[in-house]
Amino acid sequence: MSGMINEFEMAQRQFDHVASLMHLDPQVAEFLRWPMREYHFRIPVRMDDGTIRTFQGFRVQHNDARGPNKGGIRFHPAETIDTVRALAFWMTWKCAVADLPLGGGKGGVVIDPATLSTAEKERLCRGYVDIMWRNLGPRTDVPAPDVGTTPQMMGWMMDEYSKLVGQYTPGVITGKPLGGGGSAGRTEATGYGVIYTVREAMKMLGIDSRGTVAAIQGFGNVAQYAAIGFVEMLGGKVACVSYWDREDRCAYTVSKEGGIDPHFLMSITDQYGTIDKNKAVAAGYKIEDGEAWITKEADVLIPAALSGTINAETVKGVHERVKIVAEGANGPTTPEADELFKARNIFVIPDFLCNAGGVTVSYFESVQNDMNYYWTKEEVLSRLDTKITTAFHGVVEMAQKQGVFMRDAAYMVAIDKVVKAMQLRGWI
Ligand SMILES: NC(=O)C1=CN([C@@H]2O[C@H](COP(=O)(O)OP(=O)(O)OC[C@H]3O[C@@H](n4cnc5c(N)ncnc54)[C@H](OP(=O)(O)O)[C@@H]3O)[C@@H](O)[C@H]2O)C=CC1
Ligand SMILES: O=C(O)CCC(=O)C(=O)O
Repeated sequence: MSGMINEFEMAQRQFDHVASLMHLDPQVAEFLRWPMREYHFRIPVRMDDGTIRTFQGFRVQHNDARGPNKGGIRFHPAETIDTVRALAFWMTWKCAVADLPLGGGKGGVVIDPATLSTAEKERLCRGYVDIMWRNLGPRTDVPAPDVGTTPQMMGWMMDEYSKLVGQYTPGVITGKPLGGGGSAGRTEATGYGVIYTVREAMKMLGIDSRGTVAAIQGFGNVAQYAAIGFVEMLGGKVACVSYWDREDRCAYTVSKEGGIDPHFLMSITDQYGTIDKNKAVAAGYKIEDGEAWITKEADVLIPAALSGTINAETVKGVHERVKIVAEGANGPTTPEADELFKARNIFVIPDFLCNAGGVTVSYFESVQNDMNYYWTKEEVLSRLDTKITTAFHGVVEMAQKQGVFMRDAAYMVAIDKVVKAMQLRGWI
């Protein structure tokens, strides 16, 4: 989705490198480097003006050895089958590293949701399910929100599925609205999960989090709660966030001397993540170009927008003060940029570990749906913290044992678990 890299090729390069370090059987590696199943389909939608528009949809099921496929559905104009393949692939490793009994899946529709009315969005969501429902289900494949999709959309999809199968089936989809089968804490889960991993990394590196500075790319769901968590849980300061401005069709970085106030910026951000820059300037914020975030004098960089944004070019601007990169987004760092982080001894918390908080609470949501009994937000977040902290230390242990970079160690932990499940099921 960066337009410059092919995310799936990048994901396969990461995997091939680790498969060779692990001396993974080449026949097993060949199976794992491709999705088990993928669906390409066209969704006809009646628009408000009476015309019919056809949308391209995808669902990729990468590997379900450990349990039902799990992963979000994106609505984005730059979606391609290769972004969806890469994201499904990373979901397999994400669920394994977090020790969730789930496999990896991802979906997408090539559309900018901001160009649709509410009724058109609802018809598109229902249309997606009308085509895919035979291949979805609580024990088959469980979607969730991702870039461009919302809890309300998950609610419509769950309703459509329930009508088609003839019974209320909340566990077919997660990230649903509260009161509509959703779990407390799902909105905060990914961003807070990012911060739990940063907290553990700081403890390990002997950094006192109070007074540290973060620079964040993006101001969508993940970035917003990562910013709140960095300030409220760690006592740090967020120097800036960046966002995509729909009107100007470019990204901007928004900063403030003394640190941004995430709650204030959220109050002037629309539902698609565009900050009202006039209101920001009036409140004393500075607006710079979209890449300025990466050059800020910060201890922690949190890319939380799209993939491929830390690449061979942009990585050159990373400030010498940076000690930790916490990948809130999926696939934000290209292999070339990874090499520079290794050379500079920057501690990278890899995406499928760092942002596993979302799918972890999604898993809790499906457990609650099955029980038809719901936990409090405190209970959900405390269970989330335990899961993410345990996963983080499992990866650190592997990195130390094997003498490898955190990303490679995370793959090793995850590949071991998936291969074991495939062996236990007699697939290999
Ligand atoms: N939500 C979740 O639970 C999880 C999300 N993730 C990943 O985290 C990342 C962010 O997801 P999420 O917060 O949910 O998505 P959102 O859609 O809520 O936010 C992403 C935001 O980034 C904006 N954006 C796009 N390009 C740029 C850019 N160059 N600079 C700054 N901002 C930009 C998008 O604008 P526009 O929409 O106009 O393109 C959008 O507003 C994605 O990689 C996603 O896959 C990972 C795990 C779970
Ligand atoms: O909540 C989920 O099931 C999946 C979230 C997701 O798509 C992701 O972690 O990238």
